[in-house]
Amino acid sequence: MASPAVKKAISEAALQYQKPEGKVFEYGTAGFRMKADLLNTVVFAVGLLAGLRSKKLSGQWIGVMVTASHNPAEDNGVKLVDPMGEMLEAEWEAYATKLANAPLESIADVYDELAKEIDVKMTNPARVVFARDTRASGSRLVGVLNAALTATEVEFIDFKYMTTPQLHYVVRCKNTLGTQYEYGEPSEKGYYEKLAQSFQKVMRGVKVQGNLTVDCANGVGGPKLRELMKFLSGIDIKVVNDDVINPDSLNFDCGADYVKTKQRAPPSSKAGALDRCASLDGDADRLVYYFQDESNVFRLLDGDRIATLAASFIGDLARNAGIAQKLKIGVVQTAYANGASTDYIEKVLKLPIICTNTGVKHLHHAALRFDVGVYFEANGHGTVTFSENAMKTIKNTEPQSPAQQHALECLQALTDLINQAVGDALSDMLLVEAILAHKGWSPKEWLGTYTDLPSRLVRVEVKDRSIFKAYDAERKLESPAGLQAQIESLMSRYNKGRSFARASGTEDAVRVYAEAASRSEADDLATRVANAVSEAGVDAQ
Ligand SMILES: CC(=O)N[C@H]1[C@@H](OP(=O)(O)O)O[C@H](CO)[C@@H](O)[C@@H]1O
Ligand SMILES: [Mg+2]
Repeated sequence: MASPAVKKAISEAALQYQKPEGKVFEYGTAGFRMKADLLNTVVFAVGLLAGLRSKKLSGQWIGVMVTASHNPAEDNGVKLVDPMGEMLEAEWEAYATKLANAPLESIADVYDELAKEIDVKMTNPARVVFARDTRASGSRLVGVLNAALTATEVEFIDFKYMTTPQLHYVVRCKNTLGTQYEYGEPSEKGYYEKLAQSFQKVMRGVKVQGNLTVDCANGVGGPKLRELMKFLSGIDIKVVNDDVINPDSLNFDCGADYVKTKQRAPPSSKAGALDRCASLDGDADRLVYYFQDESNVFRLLDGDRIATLAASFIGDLARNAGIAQKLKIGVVQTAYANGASTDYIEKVLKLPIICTNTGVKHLHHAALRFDVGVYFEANGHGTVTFSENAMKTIKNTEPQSPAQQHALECLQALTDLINQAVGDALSDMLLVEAILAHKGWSPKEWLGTYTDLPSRLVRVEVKDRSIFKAYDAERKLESPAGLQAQIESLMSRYNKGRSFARASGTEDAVRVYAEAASRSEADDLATRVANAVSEAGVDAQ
């Protein structure tokens, strides 16, 4: 039970805020996310829950990140980070939703009841670290968080501005400090040093060709990449779109989401033909690459491409290190992965694939079933996980030749270069640069590994998206009745046609994806399925 003093402090602190009328909050795929002026009471509730989560886990550090990633500048959001740097455990999402919707007058009681329901030992210590992206509303929201943590007597550290993956890194470091799983020094400097040192090791004997232009979405990734560059050597990075002074420039006409959804470079891009370019999103957990080919055609290298590149490289290294038999390497994708990438992984790389629901927590979870789990969403969010068996095998194998030793050392360094806690654009970028250097590839050779099927993503607004219920890793619909059969009949009319529809977890819409052998077929299929979805949405009323 919470002490009367704490309950009183919660009630008093809560009364400074006002709940937006008639708004129901839900902890979704990416935590809570909405217009920033609606978020005060939500952030307050998240602060209360962060303390409870830490107490429940005997005082382990819990993270709170204030960000709305690739959303427009006027939005903001908040999400919780679990002790090993993973997303919040699914069961707790419901508790977050409950607290966020509690009336302010009774929030202290709801907090107390929740503590009892979850069976939290209230005398345990509670520890929280938090950070925010560069949004103007961030400082106000961090003030609210501070008030909730202070009222509940939680020990906390404010890391100010950080990328989302940096906060995940710090959480994992804090909780593994002094154990055999020690992840690194829990500070921003520790993060840069770890990346820079491991990059140098992975790059032994090879050189990065040419330079890389990085579009930072005018978000927190800009200043953080500049900081990282002070620790790096052997790589020439041109930073663009790193304006964090003008608040409206965030994610505006730039960034990974813009490039992936519009399938074009930011209009401000001055890159020439075959120049290597990359874009981060607003909180630097997504990364896509691209270039203009000799005919000035835009070429995208998205999350599927990063996954195939990483899986092929790690597979080669494992073979060269003589440990391929001991490591189960696999790739995790969602239904949005281009069919050509799935084919390439199965037929050329000959690796197993798991397809999961959308949302990185699902992919991350599935990746842990492999010794080396490579997971990426097509939009560029992903990483590689290494099991305990993989870590031990890489560390303890006695090399029988210099080539084997080199492969083992490279693998060892990769386990440090890759942010295993969560998808991290800065870490993924160094990974891609290192692999291209090892393979001696320009983005053109990378693109040449397979040919993407033309695809189209359409957003359909319907009256009630909750009637669209998906199964089979969201590749099929069980309701509304008859719609799946309709989609399948449409698909069968196109060469290599594949299409599915699912309710978005972050927006009030249904997303339709279609791919086919040619651009016109993919577009046509997408339009027809979108129409069918739209009609089914109307019929159901
Ligand atoms: C097609 C697509 O890109 N969907 C995105 C989007 O989810 P939806 O549930 O589709 O709205 O936002 C998620 C959170 O950022 C991200 O994980 C996911 O990949
Ligand atoms: Mg993001």
